[in-house]
Amino acid sequence: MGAGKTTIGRLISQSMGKEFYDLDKVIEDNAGADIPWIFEREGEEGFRKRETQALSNMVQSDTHNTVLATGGGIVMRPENRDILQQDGLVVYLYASVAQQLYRTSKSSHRPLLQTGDPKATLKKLFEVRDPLYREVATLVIETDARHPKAVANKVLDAIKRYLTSEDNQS
Ligand SMILES: Nc1ncnc2c1ncn2[C@@H]1O[C@H](COP(=O)(O)OP(=O)(O)O)[C@@H](O)[C@H]1O
Ligand SMILES: O=C(O)C1=C[C@@H](OP(=O)(O)O)[C@@H](O)[C@H](O)C1
Ligand SMILES: [Mg+2]
Repeated sequence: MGAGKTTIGRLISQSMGKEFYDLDKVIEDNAGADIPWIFEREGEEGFRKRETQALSNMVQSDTHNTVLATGGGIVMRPENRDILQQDGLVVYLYASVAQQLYRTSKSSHRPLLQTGDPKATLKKLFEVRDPLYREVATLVIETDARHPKAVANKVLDAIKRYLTSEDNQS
């Protein structure tokens, strides 16, 4: 949370001329309710079910021309990790816990950070999730101390380099 998935995803989709989807927004549109409401009524488990459903629906269609920003918890379910690895070029936007805390501190739409100690929560989630992000990622991009546009350019360059090296190998 706060790594910049929604922000950078939108920027790179514009540069690549691809369609942009944010999975959280897709989940909200499908539910006709926002994420805090879903967590309140259905708990995290209800949200995760909707998230997996939305992700599998998304990859049924042609994803070649799509940039998808997921929510940070997408890697928690093994079936989601399988889908991401099979169907996408996955970019892990790395942000330190300090940056995540700073970037999420101005908004209140992330239910997991609305109770207790957000710093401790982010730290705990990072410990569990960082290895899972690395397991599914094709590319890992560091985002600390970089403006969103600079991060987007770094992602675009890394994708180009990756695709060129793939071409050279085949
Ligand atoms: N590289 C960055 N540097 C500074 N602020 C950023 C950066 N990336 C995102 N932000 C800001 O951090 C906040 C959270 O970004 P967001 O894209 O919603 O993250 P995510 O979708 O990963 O939770 C937004 O206010 C956004 O403008
Ligand atoms: O990390 C998580 O478990 C979550 C991250 C959120 O998305 P962002 O990572 O875009 O904030 C959103 O899916 C939900 O609040 C749960
Ligand atoms: Mg987001």
